[in-house]
Amino acid sequence: MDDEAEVGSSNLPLPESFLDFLTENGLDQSIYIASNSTPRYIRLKPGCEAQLVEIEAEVNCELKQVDWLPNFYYLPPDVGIARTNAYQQGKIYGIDAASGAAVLALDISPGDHVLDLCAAPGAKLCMILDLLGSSGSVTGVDVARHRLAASRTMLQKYALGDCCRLFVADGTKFSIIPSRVQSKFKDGGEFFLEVYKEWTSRRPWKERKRVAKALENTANKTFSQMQDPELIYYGRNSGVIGLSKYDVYRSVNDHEILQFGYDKVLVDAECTHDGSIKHIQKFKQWGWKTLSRRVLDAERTDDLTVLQLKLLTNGFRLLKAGGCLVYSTCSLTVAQNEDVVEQFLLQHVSAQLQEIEAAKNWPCRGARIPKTLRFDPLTSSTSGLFIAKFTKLAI
Ligand SMILES: C[S@@+](CC[C@H](N)C(=O)[O-])C[C@H]1O[C@@H](n2cnc3c(N)ncnc32)[C@H](O)[C@@H]1O
Repeated sequence: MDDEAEVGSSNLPLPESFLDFLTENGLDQSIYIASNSTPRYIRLKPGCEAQLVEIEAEVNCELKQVDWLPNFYYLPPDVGIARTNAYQQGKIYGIDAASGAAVLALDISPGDHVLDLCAAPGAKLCMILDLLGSSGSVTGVDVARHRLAASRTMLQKYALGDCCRLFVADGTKFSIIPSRVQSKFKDGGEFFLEVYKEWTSRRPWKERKRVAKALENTANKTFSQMQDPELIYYGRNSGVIGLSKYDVYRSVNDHEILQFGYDKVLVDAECTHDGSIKHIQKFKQWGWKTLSRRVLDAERTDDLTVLQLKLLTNGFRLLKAGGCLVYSTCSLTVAQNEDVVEQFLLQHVSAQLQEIEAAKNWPCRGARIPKTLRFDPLTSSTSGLFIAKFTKLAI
């Protein structure tokens, strides 16, 4: 039973509270008119090109190439992919084209050390890893353990985990740099000398037990602080194996980060998801009041903008000089996008907005701040997404 009247066309039933939210945020609801005809997008796993015809036969329709985004194809919106062999065998990913654009904006090069600060469930993480190939590393962070565990499952399904490590951690405080730097300080006692061996699915449980025991035996505060982010996965070439915990967790100062920080950082921040009608419509099954309470509530959205600014600030802190950071949200409100970017720029003289080179032929609009971009269903035939790209100056 539903708890709130739906308004709008019968093709796009939305609750009044959502339409009020759009009005309060100055968003024109006409951008959603095209939502029902927005195609479904898939990304083909690199190397599976020869199987395109087979995949088309399975989904029973033509896969049309997205001409502005390599490896992306689109299908009619009502075609499901979850039950296909192609999906289950890891030959295709379900990911919106606008999300693909956010990753492409990072301009990943082989050898890059990349931080994905809000990584779960992992669609962008997988794309970063596919673009990176076999060198460099990707560090995925998310505060929600169950969601990050789903990302780990994705890495395994798509055989992408080799260069990746995953930490359950608060992205506003996360402080671990890429494992390219070996520590000079190895004299921290038994705990510090123990090194990571090859990851197995049983390891986290064993480690937790060992850590609990160690905590019982020590009142060492630094140790307990260092345990804060939980490493729930690391691949063979993620740089973790052979390092001590002290090496992986050691804290560095901002000066060191300028040299040894990440080459690329993605902050795909938690948001109200109002750019994705598919996401909003999921709330129909739980009752529209749940949407008002959990997503649109004004107090919650105020908290969200604070969180977004903190995530952007910490992501930028972990970037090396000359590196670049992409901030994206699937909200279209100015408060969660341009306002956050403006506040951030006011507080960080070393941050400079960058033109997104790859975007010249993207079907998106410029946003209020020059060089930032907006995708929406009407303009782009994609889900809504805001993208801003920054570089860090060495000052
Ligand atoms: C928009 S989703 C990210 C989607 C993801 N990038 C992808 O492509 O699949 C936002 C994520 O931010 C995470 N999150 C929320 N607060 C966080 C925090 N303080 N630190 C790290 N992650 C956070 C949520 O758990 C959620 O998984």
